[in-house]
Amino acid sequence: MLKKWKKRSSAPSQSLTHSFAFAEHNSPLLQLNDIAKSYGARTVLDNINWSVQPGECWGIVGPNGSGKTTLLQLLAGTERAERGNILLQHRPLYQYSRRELARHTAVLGQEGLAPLHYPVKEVLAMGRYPYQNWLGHDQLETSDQLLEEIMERLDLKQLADRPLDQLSGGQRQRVAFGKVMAQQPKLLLLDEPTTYLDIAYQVHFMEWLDTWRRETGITVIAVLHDLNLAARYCDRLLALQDGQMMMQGTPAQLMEESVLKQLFRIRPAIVHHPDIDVPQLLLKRR
Ligand SMILES: Nc1ncnc2c1ncn2[C@@H]1O[C@H](COP(=O)(O)OP(=O)(O)OP(=O)(O)O)[C@@H](O)[C@H]1O
Repeated sequence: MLKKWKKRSSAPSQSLTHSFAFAEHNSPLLQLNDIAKSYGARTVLDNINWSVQPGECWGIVGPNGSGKTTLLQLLAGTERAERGNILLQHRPLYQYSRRELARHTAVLGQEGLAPLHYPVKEVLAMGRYPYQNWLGHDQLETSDQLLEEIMERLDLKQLADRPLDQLSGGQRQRVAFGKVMAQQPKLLLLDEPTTYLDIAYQVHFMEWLDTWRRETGITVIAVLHDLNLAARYCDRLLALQDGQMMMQGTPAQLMEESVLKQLFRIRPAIVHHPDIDVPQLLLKRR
């Protein structure tokens, strides 16, 4: 059985809280101007104008096929827009080298890592590649300590020597998260990261992410199908519909019956979370 991720109350260590990200306030980390993207004759994103401030946590929501993953791929630099520009810290994204981008942006998808025959600790160490020179020397002298702390935090110590192909999907996702932490990015892009996690792990994952985000000031953009998780953990939501921005705003602004009816063609009941000041959605029968 998977061991639960512990939420630690003690003060975070210095290695984990690399505090690069407290960039100038009101200076966007990301700026998208009039972005359009097509596959063949099909336009899948159009007229995207969006800016993300350092330290924000954004959820991208919308129906299947609305362009959420494509938008993340543009932000990750793995796909290119035909029109418009994306500025990452005021510099066109396409001017960054792959190595520079790897130091800046980490991506975690829903499947985490493929079940390869690599031990967990080696996979975590791969997160340090962008910081190593050609001799394999890490520019961070305390990188071993960083990896130890990540394993400790994510309860991976007992799995350190186990190969990925002997782990469950949920355990592999935890390793993938650890690798992303080792990468010490400024921007984390998540594509439905909780899809294959059971309900308890979904919460553990989001709590963990939330803690790390608050400690480091990292900026997070997550495609999330679960609107309740999105409302609970994101500061702001961007709703896409047919490749266009339908709305951006706080969870309270988006979790409105009229908005959800237009976006997903559902009529949910919106209730208040009993513990925190966020709306939650209950599905009703049609
Ligand atoms: N490589 C590709 N080649 C051609 N069409 C693509 C490609 N990738 C995505 N599309 C199309 O672009 C549109 C948007 O896809 P995308 O995966 O971005 O949507 P999504 O909102 O992430 O969907 P889902 O919620 O189902 O994951 C879809 O119509 C999809 O078929």
